[in-house]
Amino acid sequence: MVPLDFKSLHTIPDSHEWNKSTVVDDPNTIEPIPVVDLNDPNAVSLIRHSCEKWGVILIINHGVPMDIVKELELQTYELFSLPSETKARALRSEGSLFGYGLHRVAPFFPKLLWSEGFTMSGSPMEHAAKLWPHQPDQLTNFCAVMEEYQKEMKKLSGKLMELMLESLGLTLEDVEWFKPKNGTDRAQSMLQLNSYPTCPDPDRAMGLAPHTDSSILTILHQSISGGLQIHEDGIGWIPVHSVPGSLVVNVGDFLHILSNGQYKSPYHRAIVNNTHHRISVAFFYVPPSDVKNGPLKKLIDDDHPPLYTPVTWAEYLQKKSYLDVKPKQAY
Ligand SMILES: C=C1C[C@]23C[C@H]1CC[C@H]2[C@@]12CCC[C@@](C)(C(=O)O1)[C@H]2[C@@H]3C(=O)O
Ligand SMILES: O=C(O)CCC(=O)C(=O)O
Ligand SMILES: [Fe+2]
Repeated sequence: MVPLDFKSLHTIPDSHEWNKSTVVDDPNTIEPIPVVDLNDPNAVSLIRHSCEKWGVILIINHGVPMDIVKELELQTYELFSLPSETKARALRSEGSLFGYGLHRVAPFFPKLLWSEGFTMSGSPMEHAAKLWPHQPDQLTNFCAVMEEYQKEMKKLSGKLMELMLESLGLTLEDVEWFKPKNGTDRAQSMLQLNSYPTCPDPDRAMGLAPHTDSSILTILHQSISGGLQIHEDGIGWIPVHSVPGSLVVNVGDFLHILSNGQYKSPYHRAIVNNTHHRISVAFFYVPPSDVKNGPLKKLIDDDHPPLYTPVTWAEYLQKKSYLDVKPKQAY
């Protein structure tokens, strides 16, 4: 299924109309999400506190050059500003994770989403070539920027993984598949470009439906702050406002599993607005497809029995129902 040509719509079609009460929420307590300076010696304890409480941190001094982030934003807008027929040429084929299209969560919900996405892992050339068949410079630029940003994200996710493990009292050595084989760790990664076009009636549309990420951790850049929300029991939907230059980092289902439930994999969603076309870019740091991951051994003892049976990423993704609110045992 192809995403709608949102630009041509002045009202919300029935297919995309969510209940206002489902979309709008007025939380009465809002505690700001902690900002962690990665150069601060207290970073580790702040990370631990926030990952237990929210499953989300904002990071600054992350070492990613801002001009690369700006380029990433420009190229993402270039892609989503293309005519619908052009984007449809790069449609994700069935069974594949990569290319242009609806979000993977979409089929789990009765109503469609006010968004479109483009997923890649490494070079996006295969699908991008279908978007710009006659503009070699644009094609080269797009691919170069996407690859450069992913290189930065890989560096940063290694650093974050180390800090996250340290905050659990562990090291990279405690993750069996992390040990460098042939000079690299065996983690996988995916880059997801998200587009949320301006919406004529934002209270009745959903940008990205509530979900948890199937990653170890996710690093998110948002073009405009406001849109991302996390759900807290007893409070409701809480906006995650980023500060200029910061990136949002959230715990994914696999860090929740590795930490034996100690770190929260936050249930989150993105809402839309009627003034700006918002984009976001999520980098998913993912375990190898074929290695079973369960709670890390050092976190298990008589008082802390394992809450999860080891599962591979491929098995997990296949069984995951995005309607299960908490990351659950898939079977
Ligand atoms: C590496 C991943 C993570 C995926 C599946 C696969 C490729 C695309 C990812 C997303 C990206 C957008 C949100 C999400 C919920 C979706 O709809 O597709 C993600 C999903 C997940 O985190 O489960
Ligand atoms: O756009 C956002 O703020 C959220 C994106 C997201 O949750 C995702 O890509 O998994
Ligand atoms: Fe997400």
